[in-house]
Amino acid sequence: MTTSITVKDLCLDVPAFVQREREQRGWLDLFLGAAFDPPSRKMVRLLSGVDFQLKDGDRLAILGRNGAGKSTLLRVLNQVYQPTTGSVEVQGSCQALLNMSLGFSAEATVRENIFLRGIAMGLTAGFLRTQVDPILEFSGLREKASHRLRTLSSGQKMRLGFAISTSIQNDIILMDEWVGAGDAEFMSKAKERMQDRVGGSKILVLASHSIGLLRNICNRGIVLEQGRLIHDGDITSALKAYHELLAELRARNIFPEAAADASAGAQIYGCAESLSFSGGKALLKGWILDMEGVVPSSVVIEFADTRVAASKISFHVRPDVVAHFGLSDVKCGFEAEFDLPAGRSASSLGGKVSVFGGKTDGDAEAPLRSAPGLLS
Ligand SMILES: Nc1ncnc2c1ncn2[C@@H]1O[C@H](COP(=O)(O)OP(=O)(O)OP(=O)(O)O)[C@@H](O)[C@H]1O
Repeated sequence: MTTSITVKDLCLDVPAFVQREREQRGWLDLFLGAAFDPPSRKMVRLLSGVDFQLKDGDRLAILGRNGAGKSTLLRVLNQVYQPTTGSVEVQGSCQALLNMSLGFSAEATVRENIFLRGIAMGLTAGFLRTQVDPILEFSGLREKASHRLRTLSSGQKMRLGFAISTSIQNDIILMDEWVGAGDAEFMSKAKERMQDRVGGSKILVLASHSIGLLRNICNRGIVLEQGRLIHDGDITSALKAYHELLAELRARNIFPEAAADASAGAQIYGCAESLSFSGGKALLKGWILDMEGVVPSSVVIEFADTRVAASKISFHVRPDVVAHFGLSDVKCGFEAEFDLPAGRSASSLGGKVSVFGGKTDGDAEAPLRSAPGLLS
């Protein structure tokens, strides 16, 4: 059977309840407002005229700034919302990794929740009986099998949700940000399983703000802006269209919301490509970018017990990186010089070396990838 997703002229309206703004001077105002001025209901359009088609082998990135409609589109693809007009046709088994705790009951036991969630995913009780042991094993919750879900920590619940959601291979995977859950040990297991599941799927739809991740995984991309599809093409052209949109918004002084709330390092990525030491200095070369295609200005090296910010840094154009991420000619390549602490040599600083980027030295917390063997 062929696997495909066909979205035709999709519009989605939902009811929104809006409370009139009133100045509240005291408890009486608050009471009267709540009693006699209920919120009014109006319809808002979340998606408008969205058209695209996916076939076997497509790995689609959904790009867009905060509130553009990415999660809403995923929910429509997952048939949580019915289109108001237009149509969505999904052929093939579909797994949505959108909400890890969907279908859980806090009062049921861990074992019972495997059945509840599994049934909500459309699996049969007979099949689920064969899955209980592997799920308990994978999530590391074997001793908790008869405990109520509400007694589990949030990390344990995430692990359980992840283990159930990824227990079977589906033709289509819908994902809102890359799924990973739990502590470092579980993360590495989770990463491996996600790679397996994505590799085994025929169609992947992934919404994320992580440009590096989308670039690595996806071969197609669409860009949403205010619920409209403004670009559909291969991943390079989609990243280019997205960066152009952000640049245009910046030029019009409309700052993408993501920039305002991004935690310092979360949206910065790059690579440390070469590191050398000479005469009390370290010289580091690489490239760095943030998700909006802007170049952050700070790079920091962390040795075993010492953090050193670059004392000198120069930027240049990197045609390879620019082409890879569909950017215009930004100067994202860097050469940075670091003064090692007085009396310390490279070998005395020793151990594991990490490189971080950020907008300032103080907030340089985003780990940069390192070329193989460079920083160990
Ligand atoms: N049930 C709803 N009722 C009213 N408005 C909604 C509803 N769900 C989403 N919205 C609005 O629709 C818009 C798109 O939301 P959505 O969650 O799809 O954005 P997004 O692109 O996934 O954003 P982010 O990158 O921040 O996750 C937002 O303005 C949001 O407030």
